[in-house]
Amino acid sequence: MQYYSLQNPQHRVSFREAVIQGLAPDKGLYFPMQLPRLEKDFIERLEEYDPLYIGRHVIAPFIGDEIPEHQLKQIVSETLSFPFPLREVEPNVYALELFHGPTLAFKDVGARFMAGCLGYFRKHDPRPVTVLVATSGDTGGAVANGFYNVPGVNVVILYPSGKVSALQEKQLTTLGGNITALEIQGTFDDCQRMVKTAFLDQELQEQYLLTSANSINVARWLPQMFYYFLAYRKIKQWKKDVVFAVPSGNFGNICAGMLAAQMGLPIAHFVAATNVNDTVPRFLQNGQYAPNAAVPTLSNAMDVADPSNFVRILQLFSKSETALKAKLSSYSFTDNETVSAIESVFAEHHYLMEPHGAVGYLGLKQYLQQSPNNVGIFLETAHPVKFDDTMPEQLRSEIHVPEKVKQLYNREKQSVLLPNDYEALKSWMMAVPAR
Ligand SMILES: N[C@@H](CCOP(=O)(O)O)C(=O)O
Repeated sequence: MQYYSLQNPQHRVSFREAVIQGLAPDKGLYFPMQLPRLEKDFIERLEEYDPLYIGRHVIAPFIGDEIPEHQLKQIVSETLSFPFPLREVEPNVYALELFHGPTLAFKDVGARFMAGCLGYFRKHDPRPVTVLVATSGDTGGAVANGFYNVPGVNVVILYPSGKVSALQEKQLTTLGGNITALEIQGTFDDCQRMVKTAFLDQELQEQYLLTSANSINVARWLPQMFYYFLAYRKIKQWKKDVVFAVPSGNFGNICAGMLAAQMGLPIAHFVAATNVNDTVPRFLQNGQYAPNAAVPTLSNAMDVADPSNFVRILQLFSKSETALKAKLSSYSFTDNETVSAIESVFAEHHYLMEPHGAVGYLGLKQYLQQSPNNVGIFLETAHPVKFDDTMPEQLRSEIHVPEKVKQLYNREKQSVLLPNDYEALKSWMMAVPAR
């Protein structure tokens, strides 16, 4: 499989190069040259297969022979080493819980998969690689955990100061070792812009071998397909058309689901649910892609105004807005609506959602009003404990606190405060010995 830059289709690289570079030299996202079509028989017999086999089978065409089979087997089994339960919340509405991994968010899957691939590719190369990553909350912790102590890899995480939850901050600032956290006085979009600028900086490139661990990197983006296949495996016997509602920030997760559908997974429709950072819902209404400045919300990991992966979604539909709208609806919700949903779902169904999942739930309910014969799954992307400082007060005592979280509270934050200025990032990076 080769990958091309969405800025320049003539620029093509292998999977290995796409993973190591993260972003094309022209700042374009990499996209697969072909979209593999899975055998009908594989989809029809999905429930008979083991989840690890499914993971390997769906990712293999994107890797070809660049990672040997036994190695891929190990990477996938380290990636899918925790459960992905599907819970009925109310009739026809299910939550797919993606937060049972080490950092309690769906990002663990992509981060572990990418760490495995990069670890393999770097094994016989003496030059250390530096992973530059921007986070609005969950990616940072997952990448820190996934790459902690991976030989030959250093990680620099940029996060917006004061805009992530207390627990998210602990997850990304307390490991030390090969993980460094930079606290940027700006928004997630600023952090992401600084990271993307660094990839184009010749001077930095001479000192560092840089890559990205955001979903702009194909090894972070592609394994997010796994959720949809694993969920479908459980629901195959349902006789209704299935809709997935995905709480969306940088749009990597939903984009991977849409890719799974194009590979043959029978998903009737997707709902991209956002908070008031609503660039995509507005685009689907008026055809104008016009990001506003990002606004802080309770669902902070989705405080993204300019989602990187939307260009990949457009590409999946050959840039046809009509084809895209037939498959994707998108709605935005306020914090008040989010809190009301958390409260009412707990009161009526005794299921505790956190703010991101609640936005997904609201999106699903809105879509089901116009399409009542469908059955819907919303993705619960993080554990409520990650937002224990912003969850409705009367529900905080209902949050189960996992053992691994208790240990984190006592660890000390280590971060470097930097202004929202690319030159500040560059000076900091040039001043430290090559990482
Ligand atoms: N929601 C993210 C923002 C970055 O998304 P990514 O999937 O591209 O890493 C976060 O939690 O940091």
